[in-house]
This record gives sequence, C-alpha cells and structure tokens, in this order.
Amino acid sequence: MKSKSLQELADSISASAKTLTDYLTSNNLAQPTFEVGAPQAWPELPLDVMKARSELCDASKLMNILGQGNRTYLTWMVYSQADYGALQWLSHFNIADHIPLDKVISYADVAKCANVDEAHLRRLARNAIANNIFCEPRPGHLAHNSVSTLLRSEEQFRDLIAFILEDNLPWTAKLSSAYERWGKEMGSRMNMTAVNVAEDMEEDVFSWMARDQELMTRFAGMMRAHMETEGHGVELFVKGFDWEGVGGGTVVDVGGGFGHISITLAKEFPKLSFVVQDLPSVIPEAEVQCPADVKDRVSFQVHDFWHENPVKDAEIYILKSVLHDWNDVDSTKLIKNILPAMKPGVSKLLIVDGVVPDPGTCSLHDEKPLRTMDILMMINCGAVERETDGWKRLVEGVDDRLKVKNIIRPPGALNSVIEVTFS
Ligand SMILES: C[S@@+](CC[C@H](N)C(=O)[O-])C[C@H]1O[C@@H](n2cnc3c(N)ncnc32)[C@H](O)[C@@H]1O
Repeated sequence: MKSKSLQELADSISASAKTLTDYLTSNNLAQPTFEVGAPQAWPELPLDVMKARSELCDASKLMNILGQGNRTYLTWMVYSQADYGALQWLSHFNIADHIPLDKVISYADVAKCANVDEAHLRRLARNAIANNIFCEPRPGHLAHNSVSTLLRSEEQFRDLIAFILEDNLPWTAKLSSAYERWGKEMGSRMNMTAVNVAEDMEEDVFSWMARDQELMTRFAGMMRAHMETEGHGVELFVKGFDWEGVGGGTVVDVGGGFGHISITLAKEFPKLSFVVQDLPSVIPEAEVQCPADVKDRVSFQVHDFWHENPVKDAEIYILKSVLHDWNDVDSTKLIKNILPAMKPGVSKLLIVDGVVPDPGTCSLHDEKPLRTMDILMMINCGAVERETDGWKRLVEGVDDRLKVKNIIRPPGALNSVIEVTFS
C-alpha cells in the first residue's frame, strides 16, 4: 500500500483546515478552540466541508504516527492504559467540580475541597493535562479547558468513564482467555464472552448486571452519553428513509425504549401512528415522558420481543439499535417473531444500526467508531456490528421472502437505515 508522505499529509491538513475555517467564518460560527466555552461539537456541515473534516482527522492522525515513529507509537499506545487510570481517578473523585470555570485554583485548594491527597492529585492531573484535559496556566495551579469542562457539566460523562474504565476494562483484558476457552464459539451464546471469564459467572451480561443497581445506573448514564455523541441524532435517521412515501398507517417501534424515534417521527409525519414496544420495566416511565402533543398517535405497549409480535399488518416495523446487541442465532429468532405480523407486499422492516464499511471505502474517521463498537459488542455480549454482507446474510437467511432493498447511511450519521421488504 502506498502511504502518503509527511509533506502530502501536511498539505492535506493545511487544505482541509482552511476549508473548515473559511466555512465557520463565513457562516459566523464559533471556531473550535480549547478555551472554556468553546463549542463541544461541530455544527451540522455541508457535505464538502464534512469531507474536509474527515480528511483533517485522518491526515493528522497519520501525521502523528509518522511523527512519533512506529515503535514509539505502538509502545505508547499500549501504555495509554495508564492515562485511563488517571482519567478514571480524576472523574471518580469529582475533581472537575472543584475547579471554577472562570479562574485558576491551587492544587492545594482543590485537594482540600475534594478531600484527596495533593501529591497524588498533582501527578494524576498533570497526566491528564499532558492529554489536553485541564490546564496549568501557572505553576501549581489548575484550571479548566474546554475538554475538561465536559467532566464538570455532564453527569453522564462520569458514568461513561466509570462504566468503560472501571467495569469494562477488566473484561477487555480477558478477550484472549475467552477465545482460548471457547474458540470460534466465543460469543455464540451471550454467556460465552470475556465478561463471563473476567467475572467468573455463567449468566448473560444483562441478567448479571441487572442485580447490581449501581452498575445499572452507570450503564444507563454511559448509554445516555453514547447517544449524545455525534452521529446519533434522531433527525439523521429521519433522513435515511422516505417517510413521506409511506403515506399513513402504523409504525411499530420494537424494543423502542422511551420512544424518542417514534416521537420525533410523529411530530414530522402527522398521518402516521406509532406503537412503542418494550419491557415492563421501561414502558410505564416511557408513557409518562411522552409529550402531550403526540400522545394521541404514540401509544406504548409491553411486549417481550422473544414472543410473536401482537401488532398485525403495520406498514413499518422498526428495530433500532436492537439487533447489534444480539448474535445471529438470537437476532434470527427476534426477526422471526415479527414475521407472522407482517403483511406481504405491504409491511417493511426498518433496521437502524451500524453497517461497518469495508476497509478503505471511506475515511478512517467514519469507519473507526464502528470498528470500536464492534469489538466492544464482542467483549460485552458476544454480539456484532455487522458489515453489509453480514446484514444481508442475517436478514435474508431468516426467510426468503425478506429482501434487503436499500442501505442508506445519511451523511454524518453513525448508523445506517436498512430497508427490508417482505413479499
Ligand atoms: C439499545 S436499546 C435501543 C432502544 C431504542 N430502540 C433506541 O434506539 O433508543 C435496546 C432496547 O431493547 C429493549 N429490550 C431488551 N430486551 C427486550 C425484550 N426481551 N423485549 C422487548 N424489548 C427489549 C431494552 O429495554 C432497550 O430499550
């Protein structure tokens, strides 16, 4: 493979940085910086500017590796687990809360307020600063930068850090042991995963977690933080399918959680009615949270998707962020439970989930998050983020009347919309 030279990468960075800066300036939008108060995410961008941003991310990443040298890059990538330790400690002891947003504060004062040892705080915070989280504008004094304010303002970020770095990291370390135990059968059942080895238990991870309320709270916060990351916006999902073309009728949102997809669609498409199905632990609260203006067209129903779907002949059955939690055997059962409700030639299945792009077919910036999620799913529940072939094999293998008609990844979205017809 021919790789780009340092100079070519530098040119690419320079060109894409200019495209981005010009776009923000001409649209009166704030430039990204590390100052407190700077934007925490990019605004919606037109396609060419979005492409420039992906090029900037890819080229600067490769430039960084070349700049370090391969041996140094790989070595310090492995050691970066120490950085995770520092971040986890700083988040666990809520250090960000004790640093004012608008002024500097001495390490001694932060240590006193947070009730931690100053020497440890200094070492751990300086590690984070070396990763551009917090800053030390004058010796012995801490201050926020735009990155560290996320730890202060967003409770769910702390849950994300706690769940991934305290709970999940030890599971990650057991991936090879799990493979040694089960070989290619690893993950073929939800209780044959790295979590089972790490925790020395034989349940599936969700049943096991359900007994630990604190762990469940961290998990829920982590999910909230995850859903707020770029690419998860509900409006992106709306763009991935011709909703106008459905006309009117019923949409069933299977495993729909709090129904935020159905609620968004109900607001945009007044001729459609929605049934959000989920477990008894979810539905009562979901019903309470449903906004009054769509309550007449969004109903909630307790339904366990391991049983046949009770809503017959609907126009659309949505499975959003559901199937990536389950291996092919379970996903097949799940889809089979919807089939008897579907009306041939009318009902469609809309699967909204990651479709991992084939290597080299898009920027690393667009591919890498899905590759990361794929391995997280492998570690945690033996599940998978599927590639195009994997989705086709799964769906069309359930029943030969099901056909994948279209796969659309709306620009900027992490997930794709997989349109499946039923003849
Ligand atoms: C990852 S969440 C996705 C939620 C929603 N579709 C979304 O995209 O926000 C998976 C959902 O499946 C639900 N679920 C899990 N097991 C279920 C079951 N046996 N029957 C119905 N829903 C279930 C969970 O409660 C959760 O709301």
